[in-house]
Amino acid sequence: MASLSFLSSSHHLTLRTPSLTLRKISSPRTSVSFSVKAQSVALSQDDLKKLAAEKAVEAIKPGMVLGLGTGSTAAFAVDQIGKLLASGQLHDIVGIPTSKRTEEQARSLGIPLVALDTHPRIDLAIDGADEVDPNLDLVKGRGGALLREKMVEAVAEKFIVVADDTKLVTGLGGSGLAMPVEVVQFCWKFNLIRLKDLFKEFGCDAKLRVGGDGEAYVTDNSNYIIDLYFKEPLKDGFAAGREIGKLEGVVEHGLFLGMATSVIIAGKNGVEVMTK
Ligand SMILES: O=C(CO)[C@H](O)[C@H](O)COP(=O)(O)O
Repeated sequence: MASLSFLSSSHHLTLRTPSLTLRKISSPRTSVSFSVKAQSVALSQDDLKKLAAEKAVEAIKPGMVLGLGTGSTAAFAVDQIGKLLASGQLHDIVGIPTSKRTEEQARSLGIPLVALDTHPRIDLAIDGADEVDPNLDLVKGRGGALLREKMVEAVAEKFIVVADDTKLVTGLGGSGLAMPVEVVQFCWKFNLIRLKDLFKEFGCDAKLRVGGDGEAYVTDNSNYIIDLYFKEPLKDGFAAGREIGKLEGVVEHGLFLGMATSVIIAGKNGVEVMTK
C-alpha cells in the first residue's frame, strides 16, 4: 500500500479520514479497486494528478515501448519515468511522445525516444483525459494533441488514463467544456458550420480555437481545432464519432471510444482504478 506523503501548496482539498477505503462505481461495465492508503493530508488538484500519474507508472516494466501522453497530468507521469530512469530503478524502455511539448520534456529528462514508424507496437500508453464516462470512454484533446494521441493510443496494447476526479462525467460532452475536432486549415469555416449543424439537437456551439496570441491555434500537425460545446451529453458517442469522421477536411476528433484499458482517478477519497 502506498501512502500519501506530500502536501500541497494551493487549492487545498483536505483528506480528513486516516485511511482511504474503496468506493464502488455503479456502472456494471467497470470494476474498481483501491490501492492507496492516505494519512490526514491536504491535497491540491496537482497533487491528485501526480498521484494518479505515479500510480500508472508502476505498471511500466523494463523492455517496454511506451506511449507518452500530453497535458498536465501526463507530464507528471513523464517526470516520474525520467526520475526512475535517472535513479536506475527503470531501464531499457523507449517512449513515443504524443506532442512536441512532451517530446521536449522527455528529451530534457533523458528518456530515449523512438517513432511509430520504427516501433509500431506499443506496450503501454499513459495519458490524461478531459472527460471520462462510466464506460471508460473519453473526450481528449483540450491540450491540442488529439491526433498524435489517438494514433499512439490506438495501437497501444494497454492504455492507462490518469486524471483527477473533476474529469468524471455521466455522459460525454456533459462537462460543457470543449470537445475538439482537428480540421485542415483550408475552408475551416465551412467545417465549423457543418459540425454545428450536425449536433444542433444537442444545442451545439462550435468555435475556432484561438491561442494565447489571439491567432488561430495551430496543432503540431499544422491544422486548426474547432471546439464543440454541447448543452447536453451526447446520446451515442460512437454515432457522433462516425458522423464527424465522414466530414471531408476533418482530420481527427477528441472522442476516444473503447480505447482505455483502465482509468486511474485520484480524488479526495483516494485513488480508484477503473477497469472494464
Ligand atoms: O488530451 C489531452 C491533450 O491533448 C490531455 O490529456 C487532456 O487535455 C488532459 O489534460 P490535463 O491533464 O492537463 O487536464
